[in-house]
Amino acid sequence: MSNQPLSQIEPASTSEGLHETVEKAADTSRTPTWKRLLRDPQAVITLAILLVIFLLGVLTPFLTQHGPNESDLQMVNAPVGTPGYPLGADESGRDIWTRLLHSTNTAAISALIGVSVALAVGVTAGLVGGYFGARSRALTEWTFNLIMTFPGVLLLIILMPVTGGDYRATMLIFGVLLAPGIYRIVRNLVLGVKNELYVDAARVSGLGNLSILGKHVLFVVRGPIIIATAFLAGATIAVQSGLAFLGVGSLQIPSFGAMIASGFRNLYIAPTQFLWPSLMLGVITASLVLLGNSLRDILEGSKPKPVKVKKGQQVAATAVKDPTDPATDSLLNISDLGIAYKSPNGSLNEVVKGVSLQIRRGEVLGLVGESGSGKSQTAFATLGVLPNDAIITRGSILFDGQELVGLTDRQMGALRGKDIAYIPQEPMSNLDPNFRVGAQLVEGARAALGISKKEAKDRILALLKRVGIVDPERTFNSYPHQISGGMAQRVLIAGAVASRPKLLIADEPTTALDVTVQAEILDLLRDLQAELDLAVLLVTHNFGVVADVCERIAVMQRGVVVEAGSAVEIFQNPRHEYTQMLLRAILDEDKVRTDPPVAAFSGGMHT
Ligand SMILES: Nc1ncnc2c1ncn2[C@@H]1O[C@H](COP(=O)(O)OP(=O)(O)OP(=O)(O)O)[C@@H](O)[C@H]1O
Repeated sequence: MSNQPLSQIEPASTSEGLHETVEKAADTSRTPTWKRLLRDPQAVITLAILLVIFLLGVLTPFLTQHGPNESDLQMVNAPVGTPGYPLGADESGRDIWTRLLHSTNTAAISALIGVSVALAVGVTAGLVGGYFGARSRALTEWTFNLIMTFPGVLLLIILMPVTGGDYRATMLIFGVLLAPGIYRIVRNLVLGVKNELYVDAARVSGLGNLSILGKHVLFVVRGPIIIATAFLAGATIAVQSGLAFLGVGSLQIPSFGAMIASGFRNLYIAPTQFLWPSLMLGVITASLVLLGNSLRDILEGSKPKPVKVKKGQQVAATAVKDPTDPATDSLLNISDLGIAYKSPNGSLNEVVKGVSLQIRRGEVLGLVGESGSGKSQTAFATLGVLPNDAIITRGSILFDGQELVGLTDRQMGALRGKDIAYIPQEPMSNLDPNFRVGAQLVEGARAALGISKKEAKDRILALLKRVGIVDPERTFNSYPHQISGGMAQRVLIAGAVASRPKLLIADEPTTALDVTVQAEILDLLRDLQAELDLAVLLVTHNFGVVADVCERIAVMQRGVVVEAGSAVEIFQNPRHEYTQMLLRAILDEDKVRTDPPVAAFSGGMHT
């Protein structure tokens, strides 16, 4: 095979298309929050539910003919549908529909007071504690630690004589008790942002502390605050209802808690009395929590969202249909992949710029390049584990005929660990120190293959033996700290191949190991690859490792594949000056080590 001509592998970074696509992606990420909120079905549904419920509360005077505490003894426990009592009446003959609407207002006022106080106290203290010096931080820290030592609900009960049973005063105190949570969120975010260059620039440009806090810093913390607001509102309503359920506070105030308590007493006589307030409370709190989750996805980003690409850029879709295209029999076909991150000024910074790679079944591709060239990002995109703030700006990742870009986490989870396996750089940090090695592998094998515990254990023991562990039973029963780094990598390799994957992604699998173990692990990988006919994407910055195991090589520099081709040709006739420079570096190293470089790679290579 000849080296792919540079014209083909050079990404479209210079073409007009990329520029437009990135601009388009930037536009998407700059879409106003409310517009993104309206595009999220979960957010729209929960918002609509909350709006309808609280609107009913506001319209109470027009929707009921009774007062919340107006009782008619002839109507005690009246059933649902009684004229003038659509949901029936309670044990005191009060209209349940009227009390339900008034309880909605009580819940709304509780949430409003509790959340406002928590935000006012927590955000102010968080900004002060995070932005100003160590002394103000120590003071706020001490105060909030003190607040956190109070037993929340118990304190609210103890303070009843002070609040006089008024739920509004109780919620005000509860707001203060909630403030430490907000304080910590804001303080941590401010600590992270206050040393950013743009904050320094604002300071240098003469802006005062208050302006910087109001403009730059508050902007960064607004997302987490909005998210926390939804959860805090749910918590406040739940606590107010809980207190009312216990009979704490004025009995004159209609509340879900008081209604549930009354319904509970009549559970066997009139079960629906219990049902209505429980249902309403459940719907309100669940909607607030789900809304909070949607807000988190919208404001903090969830899965990387692919940005629609132009028709002409859908290279992969047309390429795989073309029977004359060499990519046709590829197991993995990455085409024109772009990955970007948003910079603080809102623009997109592409770290992978139109990468195209193909790996055939049973083939080993080495992805080489300097640190930061985008190797891991390309591998992570294939595994579907890019960070939440990553944006796939363009391109396609076809695995075994299936498009991976745009798959949900769940859909990706069905492939990961089964058809696509992964070996990490740091084996130790990928094993949980609290569980025995065997238990972790069995869990993974069962999840991937759906087999019994016994079958999984037998399979893992056999694999541990296969990967060269002398006493598999002993390793199986060991905790991670009881085995060496090399052994841990063998264990993870055994775990990775347990599901007979089609593709193995190995990200710098030997970097963290010492030199002699490195060679053994590479031998093992090479043997297993041949035995299982595995396709392997081997990410490394080390040409020596590539020489040892890879059939084909792609060289990356600054987010771009600068050269790709067969290992023999790239080693014998590197075309790109960056590849030549990398090769010169290992040849120089080999001079020092005195082992012949060409023998090292030509002897070990699979062809
Ligand atoms: N969460 C992130 N936010 C912003 N930029 C990121 C993020 N993660 C990675 N990057 C950037 O993406 C670029 C490519 O990173 P990547 O980890 O793919 O490099 P690499 O070639 O694998 O290097 P290494 O061998 O050091 O891991 C780097 O410039 C890095 O700073």
